[in-house]
Amino acid sequence: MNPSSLDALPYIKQTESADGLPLIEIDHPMFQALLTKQGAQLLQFQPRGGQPLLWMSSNAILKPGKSVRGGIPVCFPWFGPHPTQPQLPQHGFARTLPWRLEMAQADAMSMRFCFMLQDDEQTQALWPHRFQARLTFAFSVECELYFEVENLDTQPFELSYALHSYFPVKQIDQASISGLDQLNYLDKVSGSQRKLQAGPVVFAGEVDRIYLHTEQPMQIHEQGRPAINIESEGCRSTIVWNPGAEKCAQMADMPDAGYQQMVCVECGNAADNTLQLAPGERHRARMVIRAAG
Ligand SMILES: O=P(O)(O)OC[C@H]1O[C@@H](O)[C@H](O)[C@@H](O)[C@@H]1O
Repeated sequence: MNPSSLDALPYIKQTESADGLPLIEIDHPMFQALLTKQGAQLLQFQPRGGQPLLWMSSNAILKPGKSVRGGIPVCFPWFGPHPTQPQLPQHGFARTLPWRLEMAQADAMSMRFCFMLQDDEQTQALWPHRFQARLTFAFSVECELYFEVENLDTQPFELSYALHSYFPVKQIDQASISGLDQLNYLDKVSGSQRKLQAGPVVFAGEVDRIYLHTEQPMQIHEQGRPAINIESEGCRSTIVWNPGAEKCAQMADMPDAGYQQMVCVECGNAADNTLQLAPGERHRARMVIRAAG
């Protein structure tokens, strides 16, 4: 797709952050959104007449080569620290590299954007595999993501990933997440101990967990009322993260009290759900975010 076709698309404005990150601002009759080709990252999404469905830090750094704190960064081709080489970047390289815009379409009800990342010398130096990854957004009053990875190599490879979505909450200690009851999780706050979830997930301090073998719908509740629905297919892990007061205060790209207004509920495949792709094999996943009620 050549850039002029993006120029011809209605509802969008191509801009740049003060630090030079290219941005796609979308103002559509059904929704408003902000995208960047870096990491194929959705930064903001708000259905027209509704509340924002994603959170972005007021201290986020919008600079080429830096990961942006908010929206939906894509952690790929590994989630968290690299399994054997801790010196490699946390959460892989996909979130800080520019993806190629392959397709953009608009009509009066919806818009679609497809971004592609393919191996090159830079990615092979970090991860010696040939691959193609695609992230397609379908926006209407809800936000739908399709993630696809194909092994273009002659050898199988392992990968883990997460669609690292940041959601807004009014007050974290009055928020909860349903849909994970009776599932096992790895508790990263206590040295990755394996635990069993009982009831909804609630927040009193730092929470950093990888829920395993998940695939059922989830809901973020605010003061007991449903606020945001999250559904996924093909994502067998759910990561729930809130840094809590102490860790948040150490993060340069989050205001000290920022942890009170956000929660990450990330759909992907990590830890026990790490994937193996044979040559020519494709993995496909889908995630949908919508306002509840
Ligand atoms: O600061 P980063 O690299 O964006 O990571 C943020 C958090 O991302 C979460 O997904 C991880 O489970 C946490 O351990 C991590 O701290």
